[in-house]
Amino acid sequence: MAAVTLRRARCWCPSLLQVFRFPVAQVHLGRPTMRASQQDFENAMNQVKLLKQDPGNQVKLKLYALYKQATDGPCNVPKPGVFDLVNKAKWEAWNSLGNLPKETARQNYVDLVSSLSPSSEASSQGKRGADEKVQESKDIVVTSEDGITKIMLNRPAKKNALTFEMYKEIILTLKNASTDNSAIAVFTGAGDYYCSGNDLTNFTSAAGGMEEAANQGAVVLREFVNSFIDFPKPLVAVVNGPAVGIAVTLLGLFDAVYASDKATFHTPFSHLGQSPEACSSYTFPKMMGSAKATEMLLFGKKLTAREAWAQGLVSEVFPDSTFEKEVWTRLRAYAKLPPNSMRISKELIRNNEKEKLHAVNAEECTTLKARWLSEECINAIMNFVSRKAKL
Ligand SMILES: CCCCCCCCCCC/C=C/C(=O)SCCNC(=O)CCNC(=O)[C@H](O)C(C)(C)COP(=O)(O)OP(=O)(O)OC[C@H]1O[C@@H](n2cnc3c(N)ncnc32)[C@H](O)[C@@H]1OP(=O)(O)O
Repeated sequence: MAAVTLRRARCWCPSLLQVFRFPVAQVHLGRPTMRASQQDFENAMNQVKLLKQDPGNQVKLKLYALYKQATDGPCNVPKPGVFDLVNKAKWEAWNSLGNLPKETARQNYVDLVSSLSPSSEASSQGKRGADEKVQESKDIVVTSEDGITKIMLNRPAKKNALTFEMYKEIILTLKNASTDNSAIAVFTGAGDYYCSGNDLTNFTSAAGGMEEAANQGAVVLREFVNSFIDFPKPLVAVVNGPAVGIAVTLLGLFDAVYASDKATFHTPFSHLGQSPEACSSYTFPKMMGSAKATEMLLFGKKLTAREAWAQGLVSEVFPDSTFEKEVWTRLRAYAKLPPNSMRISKELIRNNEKEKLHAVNAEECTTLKARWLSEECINAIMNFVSRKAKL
């Protein structure tokens, strides 16, 4: 796959764009704040020439597409031949804008260029390190480097337990990662835990009481799990330590799971008066057989990393001493593979199950909503929350 190169020309007007690489990214453009004038548009074109840093292939394609849409309107030329990579990429970028009005395309062009200018760059991202922060909240840190979008659960003091906000942030993060210019996405945890599952205080701290919390929880959980079912790129879990509850069940929706040998896998749903989620009531029996799945999902048997590997939940186990180095070296190599092929191959695999997985997810969320209001669950959560008070 040839690389995209932009001729170092005086003017980056689209006709000089030499575009060689896929995929065409949909750079997320904010809603136009106002109508850009023709003068603004021309100023933006000149501003592009002054950019010190190459904005990257995807942005260059987007600039080309918006320029053509703003000047010529919707794509009005025949699609180039399959081997004419340069013009085919440019055609696809332009054609992907559909009937976007000229004025909107002009405004988007101006917005995009202004977001690239040194002043906005300085203000919005500060010094761009190699490990570029793409989105950062307190508890989820998303970085993008070497074609990998890394999503790190960053709440080590609470064993990376998932708050209500974190569920919503992860939904957004996966949405963004599905169209960014990374080739793969990776989940991992900060600190000694991968993730201790749902934050059990989510329910006790909910403002509207348990009933409202259960309703909200079921809606968020269903959307959360669907975002994993529908994620179009290779999704990899780097399980750096113990995983509990939904952190374990979600692994059935990942494309690869690499575990440190100090990781453990625990799904104490019955202990908590709850029931399986993240499609595990379907993926676990399918993956490991119903007997092994029952031991985990009903009886809460905690697995070592090796046991999880033997049962098909983990792709490979690494010595903890070399885990991070070995896994990230491998992932950087994988991220260099042709992204479209990986995406299309994953689509072929996932499409066989997608409808079933959505149905299972819906059923599990309905069941869980009732479980959360059960005496068994409420007692279990209260026991957890008050356990240290009893010490
Ligand atoms: C409005 C409603 C919103 C709902 C949102 C959607 C709902 C989706 C629900 C999807 C269904 C998911 C189910 C699950 O994930 S079930 C599994 C839940 N997790 C657990 O049961 C684990 C509970 N934690 C523990 O058992 C232990 O903490 C653990 C074994 C993980 C570690 O023990 P250790 O002794 O090593 O450390 P501590 O217990 O002292 O933990 C350190 C501090 O972290 C807090 N902690 C850890 N895990 C959780 C957790 N899951 N929820 C809340 N808090 C957690 C722990 O309390 C300590 O805090 P303090 O230092 O403040 O005491």
